[in-house]
Amino acid sequence: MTDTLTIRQPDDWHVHLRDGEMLRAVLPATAAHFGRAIIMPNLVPPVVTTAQAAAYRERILSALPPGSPFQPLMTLYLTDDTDADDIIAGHRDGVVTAVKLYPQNATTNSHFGVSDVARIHPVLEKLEKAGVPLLIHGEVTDQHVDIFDREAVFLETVLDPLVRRFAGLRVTLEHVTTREGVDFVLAAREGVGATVTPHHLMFNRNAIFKGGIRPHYYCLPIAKREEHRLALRRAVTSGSSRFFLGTDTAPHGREAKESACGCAGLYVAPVALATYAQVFAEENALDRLEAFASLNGPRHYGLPANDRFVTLRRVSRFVVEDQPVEGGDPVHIYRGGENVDWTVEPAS
Ligand SMILES: NC(=O)N[C@@H](CC(=O)O)C(=O)O
Ligand SMILES: [Zn+2]
Ligand SMILES: [Zn+2]
Repeated sequence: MTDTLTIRQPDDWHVHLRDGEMLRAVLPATAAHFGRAIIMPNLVPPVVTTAQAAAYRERILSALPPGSPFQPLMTLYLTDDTDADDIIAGHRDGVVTAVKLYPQNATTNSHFGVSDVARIHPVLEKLEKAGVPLLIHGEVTDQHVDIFDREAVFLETVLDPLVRRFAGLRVTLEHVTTREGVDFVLAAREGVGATVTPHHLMFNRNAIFKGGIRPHYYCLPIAKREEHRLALRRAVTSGSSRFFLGTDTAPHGREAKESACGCAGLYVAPVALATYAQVFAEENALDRLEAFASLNGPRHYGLPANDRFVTLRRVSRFVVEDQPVEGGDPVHIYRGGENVDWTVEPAS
């Protein structure tokens, strides 16, 4: 059994860092493990212009632990009124890495999202020409569609026509959760990839209801049946370069989660790499972890892999507790109170 593994430093291609005190509380966990991260723009109000992305980037950089080489890669939130020229200028100037499509009301802080993808066709055409990647929360928002089917229906009704219509657009299906999503990505044209979270590899929908309602297992897209979790495990360990690491770490204070209408999102950053390592070890595929965590993402985005390395080490016991937030409610960390059996160390 392998007990240590040194790999090129991973990046996290899907992160919510929030702002203010929450940003200061959660950023160190991401910066400790990852070289770069794609920063989601669903702040309140959302990050919709290049100027806002530049200002948010500065707030992130100033909240970093001194000397940290972590690089935030910024995204803009698409709305019905998005100005494509501003995005393209921001991308050209290196401020904006990608844009994010939230179908309106699909998830946390998405009420300014796009009401109908047809409305942004002219914008997507320009992004395609300018080589700006499109990142997608892939769920339909029609309340008549069962919550467990919203990803699969999105693939058929929105994503498939979109990737065909804009055949040169680089597209990431974020946090894929279904067998249909995996099959879609594997069969899609060049330039279509997907992120997979640690938690969707770990539990199925039963976890949300085990002995009572468990808000710390509630995120969107919601966890699906076991067959889907197994399909995700096969996808990430298959050797396909289409799948890459994106934790979807999405912190909310305990009170906001443990509520009559609890927020969607899990704070996974402190245990993300440990959890991926556990999954790959369980699948006897540790030799494929580096490609998933550190090589496939940069390749999808046309960036070099990181120069530094990290070492993952199997330990007998590592328990995480809540993350305090200055002046605010603490954040429950995914797997808090459980034994976690991998740690991450910087390597030379
Ligand atoms: N994943 C989640 O359940 N929540 C995310 C939003 C998102 O990524 O959909 C959040 O911002 O809290
Ligand atoms: Zn999402
Ligand atoms: Zn997210």
